[in-house]
Amino acid sequence: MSEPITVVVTGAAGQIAYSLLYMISRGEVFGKQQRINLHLLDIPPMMGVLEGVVMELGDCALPLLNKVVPTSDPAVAFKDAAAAFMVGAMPRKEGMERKDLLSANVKIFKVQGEALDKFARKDVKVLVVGNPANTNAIICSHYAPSIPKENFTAMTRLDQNRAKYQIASKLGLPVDAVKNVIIWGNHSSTQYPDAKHAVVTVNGASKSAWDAIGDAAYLQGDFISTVQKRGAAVISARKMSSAMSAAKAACDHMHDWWNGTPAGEFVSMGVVSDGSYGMPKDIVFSFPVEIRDKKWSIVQGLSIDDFSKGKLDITAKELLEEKDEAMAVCNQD
Ligand SMILES: NC(=O)c1ccc[n+]([C@@H]2O[C@H](COP(=O)([O-])OP(=O)(O)OC[C@H]3O[C@@H](n4cnc5c(N)ncnc54)[C@H](O)[C@@H]3O)[C@@H](O)[C@H]2O)c1
Ligand SMILES: O=C(O)C[C@H](O)C(=O)O
Repeated sequence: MSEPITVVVTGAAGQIAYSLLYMISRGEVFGKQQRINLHLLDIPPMMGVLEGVVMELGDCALPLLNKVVPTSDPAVAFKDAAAAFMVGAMPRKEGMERKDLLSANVKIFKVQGEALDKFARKDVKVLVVGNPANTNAIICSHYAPSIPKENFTAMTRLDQNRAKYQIASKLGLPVDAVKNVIIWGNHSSTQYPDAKHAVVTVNGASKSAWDAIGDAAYLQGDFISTVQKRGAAVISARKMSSAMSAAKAACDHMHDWWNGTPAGEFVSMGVVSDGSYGMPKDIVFSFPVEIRDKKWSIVQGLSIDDFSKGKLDITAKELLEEKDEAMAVCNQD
């Protein structure tokens, strides 16, 4: 067993955290040999609920859980953090777009960015889940200037998992037969789920998912809109936003960041853009990335046709607008 690491989960009394905390504490993210000090942040009115969550974590009798610290103080929560799951934020309700949450949520990420800057390890890995996730992540990074920009990411893994599932079910394959589906851009309804570079394994042989499906109209139509609107579809059915699948995706994202991606495979993460694929710099844009030694790099050289370029430009434009609006909100104080 190695020395315990400090892992922060914000929004710890909420519904995503309720699934996420168990998965992290079981060793599904940082490994079965890694002990964890779990720091749980929520707001003061939720401390009673959080107490119940702490009781349940204890009652799970999880050997990797070294210590659990419930708190409403960001200074306590982010102290020595090696990894932070930034979930705490308001979820949208039916009929809203995720960016409608911007003015309510973005200030949370300003305050928590400042706290990360002061109290976390400089190599802390930050995963922003709370919406609008990409824009919250750029704000969080902006207010934590002593931590490298590369350490701030936003979650589009749920969209990737949704896309993978759509392709697998279209072909009647298990989900692990599908790889390299890409989510470009914003975790919003302008995101571009791209199957052009996806690969499927059928009867032991690898082939292009595009050829295996053989239906360009579907892949450029219903496939894209189903993934773009899946969050809204879950809200409409459940009257609450996705939680179990969001927690699983957060674990997948951090697991791959911590442990690396297999050779020949890439995953999608919202990362601070360096201008790759002609996208604007300094927005958090979802790109295909490969990960080695806990460092991601954007996969280069994928072909982008006119259809894809049009989709990338739409989602980039939305991210630029969101960033401007978020900076204006943060500058109000
Ligand atoms: N990126 C994604 O793919 C994805 C997927 C699902 C949900 N989400 C987003 O994740 C967020 C959380 O969703 P949920 O269903 O768990 O919501 P929830 O309302 O069940 O829980 C949110 C928790 O955050 C807490 N919180 C609010 N302000 C806080 C602050 N300043 N510091 C710490 N905690 C704070 C709340 O008290 C609450 O306990 C929402 O913004 C939702 O839209 C993102
Ligand atoms: O759609 C939402 O508002 C929640 C979440 O971002 C999702 O994709 O399910």
